[in-house]
Amino acid sequence: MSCIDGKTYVERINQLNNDVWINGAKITGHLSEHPAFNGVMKSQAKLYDMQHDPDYQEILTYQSLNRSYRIGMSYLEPKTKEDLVKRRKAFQVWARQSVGMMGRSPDYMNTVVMTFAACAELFGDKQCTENMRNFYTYCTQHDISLTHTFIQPQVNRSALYFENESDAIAARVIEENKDGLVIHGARLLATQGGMTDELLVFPTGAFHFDSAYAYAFSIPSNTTGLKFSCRESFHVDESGYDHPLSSRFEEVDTVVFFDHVTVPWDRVFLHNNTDVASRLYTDSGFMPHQIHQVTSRNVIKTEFILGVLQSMIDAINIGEYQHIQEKISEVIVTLETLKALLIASEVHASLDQWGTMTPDRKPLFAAMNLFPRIYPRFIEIMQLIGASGLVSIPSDKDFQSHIGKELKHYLQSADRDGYEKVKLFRLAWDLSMSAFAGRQTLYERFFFGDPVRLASGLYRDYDRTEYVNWVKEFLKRKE
Ligand SMILES: Cc1cc2nc3c(=O)[nH]c(=O)nc-3n(C[C@H](O)[C@H](O)[C@H](O)COP(=O)(O)OP(=O)(O)OC[C@H]3O[C@@H](n4cnc5c(N)ncnc54)[C@H](O)[C@@H]3O)c2cc1C
Repeated sequence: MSCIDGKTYVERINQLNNDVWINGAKITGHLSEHPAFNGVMKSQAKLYDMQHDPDYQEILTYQSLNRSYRIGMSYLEPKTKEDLVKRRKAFQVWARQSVGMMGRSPDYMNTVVMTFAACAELFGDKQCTENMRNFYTYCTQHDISLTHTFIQPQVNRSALYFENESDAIAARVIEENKDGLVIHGARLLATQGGMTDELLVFPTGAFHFDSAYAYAFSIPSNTTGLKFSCRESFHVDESGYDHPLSSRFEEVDTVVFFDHVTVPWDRVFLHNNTDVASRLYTDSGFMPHQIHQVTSRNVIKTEFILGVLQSMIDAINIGEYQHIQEKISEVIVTLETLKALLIASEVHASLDQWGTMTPDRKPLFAAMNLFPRIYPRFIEIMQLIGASGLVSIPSDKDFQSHIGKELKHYLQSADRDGYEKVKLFRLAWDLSMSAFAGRQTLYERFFFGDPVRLASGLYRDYDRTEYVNWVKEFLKRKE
């Protein structure tokens, strides 16, 4: 048992034979060979391979306590600030491999499991606490890949809406028996659904009112009754020239159906406890540790976007124009802000009530409120800089055809021939215009929650007492 390589990951997923549906049919045969999954599964496999690469092994993994096997660094429960730095470096090595495009590289979910295991006592019940800890050990020992679903179907978001119990839509506990909890209904939105070993389910939403929704568990992705319904895939083909990003990093999003799914008791982390469910995200290190991982990736993604933008500017030689310089300075300011917030969160980290070294929430919450707003602006800047270049993008096949010579000549830019110019602008198109690009923008806007409610969270939690008192003192000043 040790951290896995890519081959083990792919074989394990293929053997699970998960119930995955796309374009009106169930996927039969190996998932890794299906066009919707093969590109991203290769990329995920590459990440696992890097754990065994001598150049990266020390950054990406650490020794188990008894030194008998190595564990992925994102499973490390940080006890010191140095541990946080180690975690950030590992996040960024993986993020660099996917140029920041894989929001669900395994470190995202490994971090979730690590944080909830670190505060396992929060789950209240002794058995649940033990289950959470055992699950963490299982994940670290087998390097388990996970997806998750934390939200309920988008039926009716009115604060006054309550679902009709007799006709479940949002997955709820419908029975407790000697084998475990029986879950029926649907949940959103498992990115990478079907291509991971396990599905982790945690509560949000209606649990405040109804204990049937106050559950948390993890089950193998091939559990009987569990289905993943994929959206249309944005993976068009495998050409790295035509679709440099979607051919590699298209992480399908899935709706998850639970058809009388039994969750065995030893996999139940929470049930029938609305009090704990409502405190899970505030009293645990979930938010700061997740945002630490996410911001580490966002720094890399921003660096890549800046690199693409500057390459476009150099290609068509527009760097002399002031508005271009201003646009690039916007990206630079964001990049440096994100980096500074990330480092500040580590410098001001402290041990939380569970003894885990936890990055400072304040700079991370600022980063989490900034990025969903600024990312669409990056995409707008790319369109404003690229202009017609983003649609003058014949395919590789066109270049290999009898008009290839003309294309190479007529589509040349100030610094490169037509083939190389189009290669760069196809990358920019896949970042800013393609279906993959549109989904990336939606992802950055929403994946960590509704930005409106994230901002409300910041308003609620950010302590301003000191500043208000200062103003009071000032108003009392006589001179
Ligand atoms: C590409 C993508 C990938 C994702 N991957 C995952 C995943 O892997 N796992 C997972 O669990 N989730 C995932 N999500 C879901 C993500 O967490 C949600 O999109 C996010 O929490 C917002 O919820 P919602 O989509 O249901 O939006 P809704 O809550 O339905 O919001 C729709 C609109 O209504 C407004 N609104 C609704 N309720 C309120 C309210 N109470 N107050 C104010 N305004 C309100 C919102 O501001 C928004 O404008 C993903 C989302 C996307 C887009």
